[in-house]
Amino acid sequence: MSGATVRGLMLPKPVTFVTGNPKKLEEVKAILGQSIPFQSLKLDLPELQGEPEDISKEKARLAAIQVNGPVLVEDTCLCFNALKGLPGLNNLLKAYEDKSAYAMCVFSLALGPSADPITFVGKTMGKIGRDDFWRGLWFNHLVNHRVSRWVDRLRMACRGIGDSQQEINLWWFPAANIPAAGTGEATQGKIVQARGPNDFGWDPVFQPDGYEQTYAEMPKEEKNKISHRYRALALVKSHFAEAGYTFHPHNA
Ligand SMILES: O=P(O)(O)OP(=O)(O)OP(=O)(O)OC[C@H]1O[C@@H](n2cnc3c(O)ncnc32)[C@H](O)[C@@H]1O
Ligand SMILES: [Mg+2]
Repeated sequence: MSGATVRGLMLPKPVTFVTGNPKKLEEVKAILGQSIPFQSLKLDLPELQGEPEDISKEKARLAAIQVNGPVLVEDTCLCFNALKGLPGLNNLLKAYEDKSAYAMCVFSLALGPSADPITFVGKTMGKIGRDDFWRGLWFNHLVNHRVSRWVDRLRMACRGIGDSQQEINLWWFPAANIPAAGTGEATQGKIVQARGPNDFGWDPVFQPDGYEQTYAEMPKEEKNKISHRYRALALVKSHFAEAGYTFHPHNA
């Protein structure tokens, strides 16, 4: 099958949602409810490179071959507008000023090993954290008064900060933006603090537009009504509704 959807196509078995991430699975279960019959499976798939949609399609193809049936795969990223989607050390400084970001979720559905995967993208706009004002003031105060001992400690604490998951979860504070100890140099240094339980990726630092809370601070049901994952799955659901797939009775 390629491109065009065959209405009422009978799928040999329930859809296999391939993921190794239990938090994702939890959300997908909550969002899909009973709407699409699926089971989940963790598969070892290669980490692919390229554009998000191409990666997702390729992942679906590989998974469908292994499962020999219909599969759904998902990839998620937190994309910084200042980075124009690209990570990179130079861009980290810009990202420090422009904290707008979006959470993006790409699902691909492959109906079988030789089917062309169909892709569904959901985005939720927002920003990285909220400037923690008093900490910012405090930091500027320290710098302006050349309290070098403390600035040194801060530099130590921030050394090597990059875009790795753990560091973003703790502080958004590029080391390059911290002036040398004791220079009294003006700084726009502000610290963005993670807020809410730290049990799912970057949820504590992503604050969706229109909310004062980060994903992590909101009740799960709230996140699941506005999230990138919810939006992508809404498209998956409409696709299933339009296509009217049926499932083989013996394997359902
Ligand atoms: O097996 P798969 O489904 O690929 O699971 P994964 O954990 O590798 O997931 P991704 O590559 O899609 O996600 C990259 C990172 O983003 C994190 N992440 C994914 N969805 C998230 C969400 O809704 N909120 C916060 N962090 C999320 C996740 O914890 C990963 O560390
Ligand atoms: Mg992955």
